[in-house]
Amino acid sequence: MRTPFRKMHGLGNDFIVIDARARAVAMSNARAAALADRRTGIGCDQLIVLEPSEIADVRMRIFNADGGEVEACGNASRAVGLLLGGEQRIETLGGTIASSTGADGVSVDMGMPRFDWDAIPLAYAMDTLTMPVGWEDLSDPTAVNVGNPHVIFFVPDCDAVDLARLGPAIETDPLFPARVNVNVASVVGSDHLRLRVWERGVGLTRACGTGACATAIGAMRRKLVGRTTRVDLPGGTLTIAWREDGSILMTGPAATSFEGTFEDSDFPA
Ligand SMILES: N[C@@H](CCC[C@H](N)C(=O)O)C(=O)O
Repeated sequence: MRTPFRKMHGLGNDFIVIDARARAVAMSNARAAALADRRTGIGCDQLIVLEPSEIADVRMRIFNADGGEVEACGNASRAVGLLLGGEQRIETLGGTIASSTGADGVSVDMGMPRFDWDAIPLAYAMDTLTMPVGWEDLSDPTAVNVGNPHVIFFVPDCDAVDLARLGPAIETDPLFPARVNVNVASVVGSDHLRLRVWERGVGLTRACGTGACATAIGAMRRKLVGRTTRVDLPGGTLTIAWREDGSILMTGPAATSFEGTFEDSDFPA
């Protein structure tokens, strides 16, 4: 048997999307990693499986390229919003979020950010607004959970940071028992940030939607920017607003690259 998939992306952060709402598709961590492998599989940053939901319009399962199943993916949320159209409530491990398509692309209500040390999670109690920790020149980060865990370093020039070397060390530091997504950001103006992300379970990506949300919220908590900001990533720009009700609204593009099928026996479940 062959399984249909769609290759999609949000600002170059790319996904294999499998629609398993009508026909169940078994997905193990090993199968996800094999499909995500860019040398021997189809290749992607995240593999997305859409399933029926009992509490929302659709259930979105998210697997990183290393095969690990995770709680949230901002760019894939917009891609799924585009795929399904209109207004959608999307169940994820990190909570139920809401997408709507419009003239500006796809907007997603990503829910409420969390700041408690054990909600990030961190291994022990500390202030998450300005954490008294550092790795070489990266120090005093802030941490935000937007469904998934993020640590954010504000630096004069995020392009000058050797994130390919420091990212994996910070991602796997025992301070972060669930590992962590590592963000380095620079303030351009009161409504403008630049951002690069080392993603947990993937590495450097062209863009990270939850990274943009977490970084914007961290910058807003530190009063570095106002309640709405643009966030420029290597793959393009997102707009992030922290709304009066406390929820995060992310707006930006998503697109389909191509559709295809894979032979099930090539990727055993
Ligand atoms: N690319 C995503 C984030 C995917 C999950 C992340 N790597 C994690 O492990 O939490 C995004 O656009 O948010």
